Amino acid sequence: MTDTSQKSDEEKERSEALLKVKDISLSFIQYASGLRQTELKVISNLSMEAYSGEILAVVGSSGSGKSLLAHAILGILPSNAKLSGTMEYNGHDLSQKKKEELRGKEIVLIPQSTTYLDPLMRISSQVIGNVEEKNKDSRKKLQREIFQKYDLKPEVEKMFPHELSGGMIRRVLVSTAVMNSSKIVIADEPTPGLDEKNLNETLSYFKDMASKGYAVILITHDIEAALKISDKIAIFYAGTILEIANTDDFSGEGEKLRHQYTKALWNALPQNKFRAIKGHQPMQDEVLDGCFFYERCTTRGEVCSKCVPELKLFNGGMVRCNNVS
Ligand SMILES: Nc1ncnc2c1ncn2[C@@H]1O[C@H](COP(=O)(O)OP(=O)(O)OP(=O)(O)O)[C@@H](O)[C@H]1O
Ligand code: NI
Repeated sequence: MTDTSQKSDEEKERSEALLKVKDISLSFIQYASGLRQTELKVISNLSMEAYSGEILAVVGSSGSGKSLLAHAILGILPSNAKLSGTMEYNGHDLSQKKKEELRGKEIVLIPQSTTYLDPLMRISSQVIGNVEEKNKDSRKKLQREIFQKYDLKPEVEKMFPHELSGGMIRRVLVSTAVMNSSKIVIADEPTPGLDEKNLNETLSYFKDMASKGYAVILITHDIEAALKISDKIAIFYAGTILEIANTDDFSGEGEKLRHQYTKALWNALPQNKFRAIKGHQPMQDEVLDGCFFYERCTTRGEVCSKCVPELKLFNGGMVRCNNVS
């Protein structure tokens, strides 16, 4: 539980989402043999919202399109990507131009790969960024305060990225987000292979950001980490979202969860006896007419093979399933 999750439903309804992602699809044009073009669909009709002061975790397995979702929000997709759908930021259309204006300022990515840091640039210059001469001193002072808070010693400022450990690099990236007084922080897989102490420490940074009013989007395959700090969890599956649940819904046998896949993920956790689910996610080149979960679903009906269910409101969350009503 976080402070923000104690807001009443009425209060939540009144506060508008800071970021709205509406029905986006993303594909790559690929050239097969000869002049034949194929389209590889990576994200399909995905919608989600991020609120100030809240942590939304986006949980999904490797290759399901999570990083691309982050890159789509930031407007840093590769040139062969085709994006449809709309996004809104603060009530206004979030166009590619607007994304470029906000990127690194109001909307910040803590990237999955630490190679995003410039290898030839000293750490302090990367964190401070390009600033006018007259603002340099105050930015430097702020950077020092933030480094101290994140336990980065003064000598780190003069170092180059290759001289830092993975943990230090992560803290540098968090500092960069804090430096820029951002509104939205997207952290892409910020806790890979961390031990318990480092994991909790890293997660606490995001919790801290949310409590200061940032909208935090935490991308991870680690549902247990997500459950520790998030307010809501979006379950990513084969390039779309099957459910957006409240973190409190993950309890008991998963009775409050809305989608069979989310229940399966919950029951597969060590504390819930590792009950695994059969089958695998559809591949990107498989053509699907119906529900993406069709092959693994035990309650599927005829309609499920033919029509993709919409993401709809259900019991205080969202679910994409024909069988809930
Ligand atoms: N430039 C590209 N051209 C074609 N396909 C791509 C390109 N970039 C990514 N993909 C495909 O899109 C899929 C989704 O990639 P993405 O990096 O978003 O996955 P992810 O969910 O972040 O995975 P992970 O958890 O391993 O980071 C991958 O299967 C990848 O093959
Ligand atoms: Ni990724």
